[in-house]
Amino acid sequence: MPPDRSIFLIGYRGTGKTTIAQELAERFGCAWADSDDIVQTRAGKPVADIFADEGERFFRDLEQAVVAELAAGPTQVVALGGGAVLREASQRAIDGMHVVWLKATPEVIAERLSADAASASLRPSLTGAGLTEEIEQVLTQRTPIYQQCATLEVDTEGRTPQAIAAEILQQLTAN
Ligand SMILES: Nc1ncnc2c1ncn2[C@@H]1O[C@H](COP(=O)(O)OP(=O)(O)OP(=O)(O)O)[C@@H](O)[C@H]1O
Ligand SMILES: O=C(O)C1=C[C@@H](O)[C@@H](O)[C@H](O)C1
Ligand SMILES: [Mg+2]
Repeated sequence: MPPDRSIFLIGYRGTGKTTIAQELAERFGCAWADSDDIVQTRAGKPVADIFADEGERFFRDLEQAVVAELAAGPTQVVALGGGAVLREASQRAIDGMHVVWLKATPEVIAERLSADAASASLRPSLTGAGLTEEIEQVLTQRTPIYQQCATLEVDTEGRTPQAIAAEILQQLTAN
């Protein structure tokens, strides 16, 4: 059965939003979408090139428009970009949906991002600092925002995407 409302997955880069959105959609038998995919398709280039050519602010404007459309659209599972909830308009847009915050420590995030071939095109530096320092700084800044938006928090460390999706399904269909 599809979920009663759209499920938005939020959290830092590498916490598994894109991976788990697909697993979860399969379990619910519904569609899924990824805000980064839509932004990249519209821009006609990877996130890293958007950052390099037009700047982060331009990317965030595109991302905000995509989040608004996804929030107003049909019920599905949505993987958001790691910084999508920075914009207050996007926080308001997903208010009232299921908002699942995927969590991991900076160490695990750094390992996953370093091992992921997609990082070069999808994850340009946000601060200019080294990877570990950036993750620690930005995650600390964003944690209160993720926390405030979330209706469910899920630890992803040492667990497979399948196990994580199964837990989310169970939590969202418990009542
Ligand atoms: N539970 C997990 N255990 C181990 N590796 C994982 C897990 N979830 C995701 N990964 C791996 O981590 C990397 C990043 O995953 P994914 O792209 O799903 O993250 P994301 O949260 O969507 O990141 P972004 O915010 O940059 O879009 C991928 O290589 C993926 O295979
Ligand atoms: O955490 C972030 O700010 C980002 C995460 C990625 O999903 C992309 O949306 C982009 O690289 C920015
Ligand atoms: Mg993703």
